[in-house]
Amino acid sequence: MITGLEDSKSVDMAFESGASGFVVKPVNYPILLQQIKFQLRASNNARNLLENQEQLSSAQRIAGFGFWRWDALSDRLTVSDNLAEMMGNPKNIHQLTLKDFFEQIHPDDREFVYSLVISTTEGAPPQPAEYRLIVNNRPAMTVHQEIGCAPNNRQIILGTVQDITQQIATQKRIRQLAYTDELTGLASRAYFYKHMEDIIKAAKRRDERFALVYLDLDGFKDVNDSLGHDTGDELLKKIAERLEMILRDTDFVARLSGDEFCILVDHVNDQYVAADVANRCLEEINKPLMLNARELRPRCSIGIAHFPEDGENLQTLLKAADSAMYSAKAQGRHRYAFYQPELTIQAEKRLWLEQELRAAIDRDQFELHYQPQIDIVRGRLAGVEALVRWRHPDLGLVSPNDFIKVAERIGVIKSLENWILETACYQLSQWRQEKISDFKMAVNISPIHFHEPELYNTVQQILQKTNVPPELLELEITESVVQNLDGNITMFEQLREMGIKIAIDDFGTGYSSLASLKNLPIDCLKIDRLFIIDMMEDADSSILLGTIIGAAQALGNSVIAEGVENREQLLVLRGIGCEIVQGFYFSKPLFPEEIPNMAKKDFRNAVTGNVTNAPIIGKTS
Ligand SMILES: Nc1nc2c(ncn2[C@@H]2O[C@H](COP(=O)(O)O[C@H]3[C@@H](O)[C@H](n4cnc5c(=O)[nH]c(N)nc54)O[C@@H]3COP(=O)(O)O)[C@@H](O)[C@H]2O)c(=O)[nH]1
Repeated sequence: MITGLEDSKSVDMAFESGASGFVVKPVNYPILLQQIKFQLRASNNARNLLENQEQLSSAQRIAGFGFWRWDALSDRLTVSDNLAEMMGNPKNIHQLTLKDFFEQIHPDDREFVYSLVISTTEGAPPQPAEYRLIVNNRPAMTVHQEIGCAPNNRQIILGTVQDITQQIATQKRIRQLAYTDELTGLASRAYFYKHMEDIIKAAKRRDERFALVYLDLDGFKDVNDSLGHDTGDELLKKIAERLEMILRDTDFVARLSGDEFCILVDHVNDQYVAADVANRCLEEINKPLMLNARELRPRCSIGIAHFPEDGENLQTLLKAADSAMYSAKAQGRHRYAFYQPELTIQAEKRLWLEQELRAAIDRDQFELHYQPQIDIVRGRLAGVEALVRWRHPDLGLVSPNDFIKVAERIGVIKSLENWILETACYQLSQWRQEKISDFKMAVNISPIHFHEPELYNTVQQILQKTNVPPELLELEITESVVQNLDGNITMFEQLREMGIKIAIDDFGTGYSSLASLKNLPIDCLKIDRLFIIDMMEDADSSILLGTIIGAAQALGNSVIAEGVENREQLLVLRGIGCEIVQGFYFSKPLFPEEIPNMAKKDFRNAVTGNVTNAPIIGKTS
């Protein structure tokens, strides 16, 4: 611009119109020339700078990249245009505080990102972070952030933020493709290996065991050859579905290749956990299946190895399970084998026993024996305890110690104990009809059964059916029931309301105190046999027992001493106030036909001296 005006107002106007300098008259042309060259260069630089900024801005937009600067002292946060755009261009973009920015971070991520920023102002080494930004209720955007301090000023924090949502999604997809078996949707071999490494590390750290169950279909090649590969694929998909149905949440199943599958069974305390999984696989897989209008009954062979005893790393463990699987095939297929053959024998024995026990009620193999409970004050039979026995054709008379726990585990305890309740009540009603005096019947109820709400109805129906007065039935439950009540005593209350008596069995073996029993609606404490043995060896025990008996009686409960085997025990018990005893001294558990004789006896002499009068009988167990 050339002008002859040189007053300050004109100079201002010239600058406002875009002038970037001025020369005064008379014009010094060499200097003017230099000034023009300088202006041209400055304007070129400015244009280049603008272009660079535009390029940088475009590059940032394309890369989903933005940056921010936070002045901790004034709490002013400035953001780049692109970050502003990523944040949905908030209205207050020119007066942002750190809090405004954090409001757009996913609530679950806020705390850790905040602590990273603050710790950087406090001199901690800057840490990168990945977190989610939520913008205008759209799906979260995942960003990667790098931060640092401004040179020589820890109170100014600079941060770059890059949108990595797409990258994360791609990684996830790649992982999914690599880690999922495309045909069956199960975990792939690659994922299985990775998972195994993790599980081995964790098991070593926690000193835990796990089992590797290696499963191979029998005759899969024949299916492929005769029905075609598509049908073979369908079969594999079906097997995968069945395996997934069988497993517990903590187990992990993968398809290793072709018709080979592997299951990791966690938290195994004994060999039976893996044997149960293997049995369920054999059963489920063998269910009929329609493929190509043909019915198949797939079969498989299974090898089982345990960490750490059969292998401490991935390779040795897989090798052990694989070799066990071949031994299952060699033994005739569609079965399982452990890497250690003796475990297979034990597991098969247990399975056999379980199957026999399941069938035992239908086969009418149980019988009840009755052990007398003697009132030593009045010298008469106070009651009998029904004790179950299993008369097995090959095993002989099996003790309840050997099958009650099994019955609980395989879920037949309720039907077994319902049978016991009914049989015992029928027996009592028969004795009552025969006018054998009124004594009570005690029946053991397992903790599992006691917690079932339908127990109440079952007992009520049985009493009605057998016409037994409720006060003559006593249910014996162990201390463990008391310890796992969690304050829920409804079953106790309902049964007591019906008129039934409740006894705490094996008292003294658990940790219930009299104080804890104080609030329980019970009628009787049965002192465990070990306490009675102890009592004779340790004077303090007998004092303690005397206190327990006194306190229990004061609370209105009767006390039965169990396992009384000799007269010395009997005398001490009588001395400390015990009124009812049960044990081999008076009688072993008897056949039902032996009880009427016991009901007729007078036991008063047993305590007062004439021991020969105390009938020590018992033909049974
Ligand atoms: N849930 C159920 N449990 C039951 C049932 N029937 C029995 N059982 C429980 O099995 C355990 C073993 O019972 P058993 O082999 O019948 O032994 C009982 C008695 O024979 C034995 N006993 C009795 N007197 C003496 C003795 O003087 N010495 C001695 N060494 N043993 C003796 O004690 C067993 C009775 O115990 P308890 O039930 O605690 O009163 C046993 O835990 C039974 O409870 C059932 O139907 N359901």
